Amino acid sequence: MTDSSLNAAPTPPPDQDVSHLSKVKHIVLVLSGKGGVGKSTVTTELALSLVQMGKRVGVLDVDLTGPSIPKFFGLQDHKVHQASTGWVPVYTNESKSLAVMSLGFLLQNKDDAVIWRGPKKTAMIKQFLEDVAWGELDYLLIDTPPGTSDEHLSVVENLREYKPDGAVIVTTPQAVALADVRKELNFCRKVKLPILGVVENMSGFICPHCQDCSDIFSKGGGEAMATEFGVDFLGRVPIDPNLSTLIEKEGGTFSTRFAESGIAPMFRDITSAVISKCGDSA
Ligand SMILES: Nc1ncnc2c1ncn2[C@@H]1O[C@H](COP(=O)(O)OP(=O)(O)OP(=O)(O)O)[C@@H](O)[C@H]1O
Ligand code: SF4
Repeated sequence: MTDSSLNAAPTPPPDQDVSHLSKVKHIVLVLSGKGGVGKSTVTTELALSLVQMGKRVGVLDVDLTGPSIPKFFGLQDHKVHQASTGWVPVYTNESKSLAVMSLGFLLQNKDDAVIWRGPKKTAMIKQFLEDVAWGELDYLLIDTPPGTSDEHLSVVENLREYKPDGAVIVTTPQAVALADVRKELNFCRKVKLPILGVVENMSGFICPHCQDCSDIFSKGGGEAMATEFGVDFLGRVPIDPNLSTLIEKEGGTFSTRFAESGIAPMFRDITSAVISKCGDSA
């Protein structure tokens, strides 16, 4: 992508003396070893559950090559604005307690591809971490690209002084996803990022007719891996065949759409577990 396909990114003021992140109580990264396992879905559901528990939440999408968070929140046509304090994130319609920032808001065309070399990505991530005027937040959830790339390293390095609470690792039960997630767990250990726990997504299938949950693929791999690594297992989330339809559905708010999904109830427990791992209470 060329710079011209970005909307004129507002330049935050250079004299900002207090870091925006110093007003954030808890920082949680959402990681996965492999693409398409449901990292953005987990980030969105966690954000929603946290807001329902009365928390002020920010969601930062640093997946520069495939920013899907705007779509998940139904905010595709939104743009970020500049204030004297920095970039103003996009607030979801219904509640000012949920703010979202993504490269997707800076693209002129949502189908534009971002093809940047490492240093440019690193610079953009640094700016995203430092210059978004979140205000007071209880939780900042950071949705990362799949794998363990330059982006991950730059997120971790730039966050070091703010002591992130840790990472939620998302996997599916299949061995191929698990092999990649092993690398992700080892990455966290190497960079000394605490692991809050593992979520096994797409574990079983909710029947659209009877709402029963059947195990069409293997299940339990995420939990076994968590045990092997001595980290917490946060919970299992089945495939809900209605989820994509709900995300694409016009009208309503994103929270009512996600609340209708069969996986929303599982996230109450997962979110409570994350909160407690962060030393917070619901
Ligand atoms: N539990 C689930 N039930 C049904 N569909 C799901 C579930 N989890 C994820 N999906 C769907 O799978 C697709 C991939 O999910 P998502 O975008 O969250 O993955 P991801 O790991 O963030 O992908 P990437 O980082 O590669 O963009 C999406 O269309 C999403 O709606
Ligand atoms: S679980 Fe299978 S058999 Fe039972 S209602 Fe659903 S589709 Fe039909």
